[in-house]
Amino acid sequence: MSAAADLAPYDAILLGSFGGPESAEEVVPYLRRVTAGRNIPDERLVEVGEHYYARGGRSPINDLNRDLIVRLGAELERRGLEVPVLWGNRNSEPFFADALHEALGHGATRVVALFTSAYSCYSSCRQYREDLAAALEQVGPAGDGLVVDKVRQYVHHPGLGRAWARALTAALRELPEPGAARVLYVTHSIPVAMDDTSGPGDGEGNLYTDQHLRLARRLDEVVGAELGATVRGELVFCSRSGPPSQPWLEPDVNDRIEQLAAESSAPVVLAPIGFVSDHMEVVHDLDTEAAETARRVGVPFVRVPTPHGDDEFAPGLVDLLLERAAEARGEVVVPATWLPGDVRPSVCDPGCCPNLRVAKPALCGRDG
Ligand SMILES: CC1=C(CCC(=O)O)c2cc3nc(cc4[nH]c(cc5[nH]c(cc1n2)c(C)c5CCC(=O)O)c(CCC(=O)O)c4C)C(CCC(=O)O)=C3C
Ligand SMILES: [Fe+2]
Repeated sequence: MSAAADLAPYDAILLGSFGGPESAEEVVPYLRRVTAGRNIPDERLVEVGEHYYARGGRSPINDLNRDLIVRLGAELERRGLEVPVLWGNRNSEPFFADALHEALGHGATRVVALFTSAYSCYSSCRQYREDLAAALEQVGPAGDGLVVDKVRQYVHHPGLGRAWARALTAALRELPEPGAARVLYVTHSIPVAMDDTSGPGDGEGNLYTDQHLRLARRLDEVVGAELGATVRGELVFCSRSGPPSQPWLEPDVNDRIEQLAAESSAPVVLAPIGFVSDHMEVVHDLDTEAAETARRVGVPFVRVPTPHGDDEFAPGLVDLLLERAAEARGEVVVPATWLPGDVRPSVCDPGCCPNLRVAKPALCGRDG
């Protein structure tokens, strides 16, 4: 058997991401797509786009995805796997439909999708699956028979967990007193209602926060053991949006830094575990805003690098793709996991992480 057979039945990989603008002219059209269906006037979108305009309208996210494709390609080649890696975004070019057209151009019949978001909630999983369904619809008859599967949400994967452990250990080691630092694990805030309904749809909910808390506790343990110190980080949130009347997950990273500054002047160390790369939430909301908050209240501020640049991260994603392929072939798969238990299925449960606004068709799930 040739090594290339290991990704069978898949004949193309689709890296799916959020997307971002690359020029000032693209900002408002991009934000219109992100906020579609919510009737937000363009004047308001110009305000929302402020942090993009401050960088000439260019988000770092697309360049990071171009780089991730190079990293994935290199790892696939190293393993003798010859499968094209296509790229599609939810909110900017190339769109999911462009990637599906490209897949068809390669003669692909079965595509495996990998999203740049590792967690489970509507915004990080089902919304991608809905947009894939819409893209396949948009492709029309040419896409008849094209199957798109996805890998499981991979917060549990060792390639991600170990990258975080290495990065946090290294960041804490730089400090004169690693054990004294206050570790803040940061992720994207979401509406409380979205967290409450995240997960398999069995009424339990809160899978989004639960996944973060479990990764946080494991990192405390592993990094603490590595350093011979007690590490006990807390989970905080960034990038809240939406109306003030709607409750979102708290505490906000800036509020928490202010509170911690009132207790002591020990450094705060931010590990943005909710993100795989340094896109806008990281470079603006953390490196600019939260760093400014820390400076203002007089506490040293350290931001831990995201997994993107870690040499084990892209290879871990390739392991995940191989695992999905074995599953698709009907083999018995023992999922690689860094967090015992609760590995997410690669085919989503009916009603999981629901769209609380309108029900829409979604790919990669048991509910069609
Ligand atoms: C959970 C989650 C992730 C992580 C999972 C994943 O990675 O997908 C994520 C990622 C991202 N979010 C991003 C950008 C934006 N998110 C917005 C709005 C929202 N995000 C939400 C959640 C999430 N977002 C939610 C609940 C909203 C409210 C509106 C809605 O219900 O959708 C808005 C609208 C403006 C605003 O309301 O502020 C923008 C511009 C970018 C691109 C960054 C760049 O350009 O580098 C990325 C990677
Ligand atoms: Fe977002």
